[in-house]
Amino acid sequence: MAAHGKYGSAETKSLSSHLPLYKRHWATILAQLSQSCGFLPAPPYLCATYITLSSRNSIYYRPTETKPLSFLSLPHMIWLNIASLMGHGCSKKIGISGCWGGDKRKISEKVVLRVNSQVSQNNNIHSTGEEEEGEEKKVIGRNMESTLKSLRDGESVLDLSPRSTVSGGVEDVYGEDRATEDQLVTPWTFSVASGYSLLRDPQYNKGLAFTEKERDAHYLRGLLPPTVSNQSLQEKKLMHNIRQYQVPLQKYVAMMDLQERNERLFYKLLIDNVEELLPVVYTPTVGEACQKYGSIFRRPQGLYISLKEKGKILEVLKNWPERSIQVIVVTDGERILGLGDLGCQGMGIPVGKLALYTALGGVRPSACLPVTIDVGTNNEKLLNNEFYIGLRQNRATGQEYYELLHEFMTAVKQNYGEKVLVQFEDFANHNAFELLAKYGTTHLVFNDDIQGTASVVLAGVVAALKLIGGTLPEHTFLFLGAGEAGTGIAELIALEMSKQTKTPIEESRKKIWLVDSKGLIVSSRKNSLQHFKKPWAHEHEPVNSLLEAVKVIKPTVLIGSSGVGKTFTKEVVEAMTLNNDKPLILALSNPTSQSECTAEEAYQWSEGRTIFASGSPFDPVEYKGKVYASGQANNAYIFPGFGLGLVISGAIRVHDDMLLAASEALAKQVSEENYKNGLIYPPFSNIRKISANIAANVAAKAYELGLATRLPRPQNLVEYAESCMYTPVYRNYR
Ligand SMILES: NC(=O)C1=CN([C@@H]2O[C@H](COP(=O)(O)OP(=O)(O)OC[C@H]3O[C@@H](n4cnc5c(N)ncnc54)[C@H](OP(=O)(O)O)[C@@H]3O)[C@@H](O)[C@H]2O)C=CC1
Ligand SMILES: CC(=O)C(=O)O
Repeated sequence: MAAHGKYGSAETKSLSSHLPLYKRHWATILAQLSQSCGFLPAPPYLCATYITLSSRNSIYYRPTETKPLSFLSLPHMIWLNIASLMGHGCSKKIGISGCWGGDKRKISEKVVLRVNSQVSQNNNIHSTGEEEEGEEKKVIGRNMESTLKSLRDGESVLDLSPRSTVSGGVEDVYGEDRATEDQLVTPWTFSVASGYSLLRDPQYNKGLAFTEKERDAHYLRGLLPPTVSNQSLQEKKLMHNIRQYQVPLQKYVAMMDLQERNERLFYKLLIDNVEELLPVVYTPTVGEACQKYGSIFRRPQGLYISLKEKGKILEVLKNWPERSIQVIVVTDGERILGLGDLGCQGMGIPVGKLALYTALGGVRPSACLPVTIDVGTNNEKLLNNEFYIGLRQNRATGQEYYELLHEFMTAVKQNYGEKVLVQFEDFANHNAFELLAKYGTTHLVFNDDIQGTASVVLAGVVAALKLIGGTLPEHTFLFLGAGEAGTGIAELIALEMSKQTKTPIEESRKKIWLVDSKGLIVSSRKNSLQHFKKPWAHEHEPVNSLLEAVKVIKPTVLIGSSGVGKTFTKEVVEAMTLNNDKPLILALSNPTSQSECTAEEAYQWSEGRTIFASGSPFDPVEYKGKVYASGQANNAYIFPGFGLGLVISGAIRVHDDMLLAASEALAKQVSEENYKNGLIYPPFSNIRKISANIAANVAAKAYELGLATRLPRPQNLVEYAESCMYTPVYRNYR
């Protein structure tokens, strides 16, 4: 690049010493550009980009083709150019064009920046009234101009005749007055000289917590009432407000509004009040939110990729404002919790899961991308609902479906590289297993419903052994539900058993039985079974009901993964209690309405003898004067730490042993005190520590398997994981 030879570190240093003069301009502009234009990479890659001026006052961004300009950072370059613009009276509006790689994405018609109007109106840097500063600016302006000449192809801004600022008229009420009713409107217009947009930027907004200094530095005077608050006080107020809502969906909407308004405060609330707010942003409330997504829809969250975007998915990914993505959670909305096909409205799930990635696992929010693939829905109710937000057609299947998914997976790798984690979420099982198998060898993919659930349940079962006795291979398992969750868990338990007993996995599988909607899975059904059920088709007489299966199989552990509520009846729980001193019963189905039984039912029907955990939380239950607090057997314990482990080790593939490593780390976090209370999972209030431990164990496994690319391996992986975690405390602004 031409710039290499021209910009020495000495000059950069001398320029940076002047930064305070212009910091308001470049800092604001930089922040806005990097968030809004989408083609600027986030730090630390900023140094790989430079900007220059065209003869039409456009700023061009060009990524360096081969290596970064290590000695010249983008803030300097932006500052140089802005300084130059201001110093030489360019027009108050600057169109921006951008190109990224070979992909020319001209948006000069769309993005308009208004540079500090006071300075540009004067068209003369000396007339700011600050003689000393003005003098410095002049010098800088000249330095800049000489260096810019080598960067641009055409005319200098110095050669342009200064345009006076036009005020009033159609231009100033652009997109608002009647005269412009039929004109196209540019939704992105930033007033750089005002902090108004900063207040509306969730990533940087602090609301009343902006300090006096920040209010001055960022043009916020008058835009906020005089009081200066702090994050703790804001948190107190918001928690108070949220607690006023009686209806969970109102709390959900309030939290989503907060996320859209002030991201750090949202995460502060979620982290500090995790046990109270998890049921709001996650199961069970997120289920209702998805069902009503069209009606409560305010601002779009995440990226929607529908059949309409076929052939353009790479472009769609480029519309997302962040470039440095580490985790994508993607759904096609076909199996949302136990609620079935919610089509495009399933978006609540990737959004919710990624909020947990940040709050529970410490992956920074800007590195998270929620995606919904909309291939239609077979949910007639939604198709006939006027507020439905998705494609109004039945689901595309077969080749059409797989081609869209393939284009997505290819574009993801092309755009974000090898190490971006794609978490499949709430796909129906007829696609989920196939997608995992297909992309497991070419991408860093993880299916939370199959693998995350398996890992969390194995951890719970291993921890429960302290309470129910015996070793893992000594137990007999019965599942109600033989889909993603059921067969995923069964397979990981069998894997762990066979590692412990050093016997083939086929042997271990014999201790595990599954019931689906047609009854016990037995060998006589083998020919008609889906492929993922076949390994579980053991020799046995057909058994039609769960109750009968409990009676004949005599399981010590009963696991519900059917998505159908109320299926662990009184008779079923009593039969479990008859066979076992302490039965382990896990009702995994979500949301609460689909839970196989409630905590109260489990304790009452087992006369307080069951060790119970459920997918969605239940309040503690009092039975015969004793309080029973049940745990939450939910993959939320696993995926945030698991993903963090992959990210910090730079893993390129997921391996089953990493799931076992995550399980082991989680089980180890259950304390004696937890056991005393009958708990088989640690409380969520410790989740960040738990996630750091899971991440460390997963990363260690990735290094051991040769799947980690981040070298050298950190000595202390727990400390390293903790040091990498996002914190929501406000930062001080220059
Ligand atoms: N707690 C947690 O962390 C997690 C919980 N889940 C929950 O588990 C549930 C199932 O999810 P998933 O496995 O992905 O779903 P799938 O659709 O893949 O599997 C559901 C299974 O349940 C069976 N089933 C349905 N109705 C009945 C019935 N009346 N009696 C017996 N079996 C029945 C189905 O049978 P058939 O094959 O014959 O149709 C199928 O085998 C959901 O509610 C989900 O929310 C899922 C993941 C994680
Ligand atoms: C928790 C979860 O992933 C589910 O219910 O689908």
